[in-house]
Amino acid sequence: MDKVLRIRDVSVEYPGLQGGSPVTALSGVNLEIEQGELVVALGASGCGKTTLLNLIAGFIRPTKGYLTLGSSTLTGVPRVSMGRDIGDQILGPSAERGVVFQKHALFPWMNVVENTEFGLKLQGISAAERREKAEKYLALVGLHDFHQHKVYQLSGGMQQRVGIARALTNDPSILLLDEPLGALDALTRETLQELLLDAWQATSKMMFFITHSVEEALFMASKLIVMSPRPGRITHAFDLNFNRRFLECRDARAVKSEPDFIAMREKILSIIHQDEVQEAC
Ligand SMILES: Nc1ncnc2c1ncn2[C@@H]1O[C@H](COP(=O)(O)OP(=O)(O)OP(=O)(O)O)[C@@H](O)[C@H]1O
Repeated sequence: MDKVLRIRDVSVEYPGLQGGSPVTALSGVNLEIEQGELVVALGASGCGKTTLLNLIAGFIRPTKGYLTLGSSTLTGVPRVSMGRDIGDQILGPSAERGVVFQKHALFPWMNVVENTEFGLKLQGISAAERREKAEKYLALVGLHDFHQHKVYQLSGGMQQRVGIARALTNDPSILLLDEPLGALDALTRETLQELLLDAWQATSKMMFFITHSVEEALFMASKLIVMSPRPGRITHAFDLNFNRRFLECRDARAVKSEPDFIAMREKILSIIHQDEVQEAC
């Protein structure tokens, strides 16, 4: 059965640092991510994008509200939240939610295939089964010929491909990507955008993707959420299909130069610019 991730009226407050006032990183956030949806979060620095990803991953808990994935409560305020008793069902981080960070978190002493199958090894999956799965996802990210390479023998883009293959090999319900392409050069970045869209289409995973690039957000998203800071919240949501257009025509430059793509880019830039002006006032 298809799973839905539901985020209900979630707020996160961090204690003030060095005696300062507490920071409301998120306030009253509601979001649904359906099977096969690629949600991209965009917004000025400090608007709570990573906090939202960390909540979904189970790394932190909300101060208010709760999150569910299918029939499981991922995380919430202990015992009773929003009138629901959820205390015994709360799940922390799990293989069900795969995370890819901007800087890869690969083990330098392992080769590519050992890194990729590592999560399955922890789960006690047999050597033959985990090798088969790792090889399938390494092929999906175009790394068939690099199984025995060490991490330091790979370029930055190839290291990120291994990180993506490793996350997919665990077969998570949702893949969480925190600026995964932010540290790459422009050409490699575009190649990996396409690769991620191919992986999304091939696996029908839910994906939650953070970026600072408006063009990347428009190109990748089936749903784009724009967030604003102080307090962090979702101010706009758009359903988009530029990713589907690319998957049909395979010409990213053509999609990114279509008039409606450019018009949308200007609209989003003006929303973000307004936020930055208000921040500065
Ligand atoms: N552990 C923490 N303790 C205190 N404040 C924090 C903590 N983590 C984040 N914050 C604050 O919460 C707010 C939201 O931070 P968050 O990192 O989620 O934003 P972001 O949109 O991901 O930012 P960026 O785009 O710069 O990565 C910011 O004001 C940040 O300073």
